[in-house]
Amino acid sequence: MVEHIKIISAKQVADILHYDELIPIIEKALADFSGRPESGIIQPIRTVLHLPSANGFLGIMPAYSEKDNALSTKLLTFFPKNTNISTHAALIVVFDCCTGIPKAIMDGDVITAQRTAAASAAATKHLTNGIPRQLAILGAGVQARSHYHALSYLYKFQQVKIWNHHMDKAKLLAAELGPEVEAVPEAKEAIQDADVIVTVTNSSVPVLQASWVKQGAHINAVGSCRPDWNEIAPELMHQAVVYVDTKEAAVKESGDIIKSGATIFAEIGEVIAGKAAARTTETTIFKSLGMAIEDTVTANLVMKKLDGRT
Ligand SMILES: NC(=O)C1=CN([C@@H]2O[C@H](COP(=O)(O)OP(=O)(O)OC[C@H]3O[C@@H](n4cnc5c(N)ncnc54)[C@H](O)[C@@H]3O)[C@@H](O)[C@H]2O)C=CC1
Ligand SMILES: O=C(O)C1=NCCCC1
Repeated sequence: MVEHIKIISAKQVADILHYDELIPIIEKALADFSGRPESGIIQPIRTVLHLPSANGFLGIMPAYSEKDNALSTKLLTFFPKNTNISTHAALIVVFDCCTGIPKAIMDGDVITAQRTAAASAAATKHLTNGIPRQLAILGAGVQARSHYHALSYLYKFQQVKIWNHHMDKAKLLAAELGPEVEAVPEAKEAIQDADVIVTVTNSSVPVLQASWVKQGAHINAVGSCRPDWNEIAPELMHQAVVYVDTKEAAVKESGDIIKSGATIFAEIGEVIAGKAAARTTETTIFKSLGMAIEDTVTANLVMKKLDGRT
């Protein structure tokens, strides 16, 4: 059986995935997820095996989409103490829906970077107030880069400010991105004029304070996917209207939700499907935890493109 499995590299995935196709696919997956079980999505909460020695985890993330005929699981590690190598690593195993036979083993790093940014882009599209001109990114790693590209695909930002706890990393990333991108030494300086804010750090304590945020700004809170870690000040979690990708996982995994005791207003998929209000004039937070169905539909797109089916 193993000799029939395709091995798909990070380069192959990166060559295939583009935000013009990915953002709509993720948008639809978010809506379908919130419309389950009728929509044909099956996705249990992921299994997370904590490794105290690494202060990290191994996650197992299966999902099925009946409409897409897509079945896969992602295996993901997070080792925050890694220094010159990536802190996250992922593989996706794709199965045949009819037989259960494995069809492919695919790099999951590129998919994790891009589908997470595509989910934030979809949330921003629905929750931002008017056309955003100023973007702030807290963090300068893999997700900072993918979020810049996904959001810049949707909007032409006049200014993008990046803050990182190690300024040299923020400077390097700013130099790699566009001329409108600047590294700033203080997080507050990045945030003050921002219409859209992205938090993508490995911090276990808040990096974003309520008093810095402009009324009506939209925040994509992407880090702190552990129950005892929070990246957003609890006061801000209470002041803003909070949207999540999955309510079920948010109350189990998100320190931003659990530690603040903030109320979840809706899933972003409910907004996309027109079943919940987009309260765009208020300050909004999209608390992203990442969902297996995002990986499954993205891996399915990669398979279809490699087979010449799209
Ligand atoms: N919601 C979702 O779907 C996903 C969430 N994530 C989360 O997003 C965050 C960023 O992920 P990546 O960019 O892949 O990680 P990365 O390791 O590439 O980048 C993390 C950034 O945080 C900074 N950082 C590390 N420790 C810090 C601290 N104590 N205080 C402030 N900044 C600190 C690093 O210098 C780096 O710029 C992580 O928390 C990760 O677990 C990642 C993938 C998917
Ligand atoms: O891939 C995902 O989903 C992740 N979620 C939480 C943090 C690590 C990656």
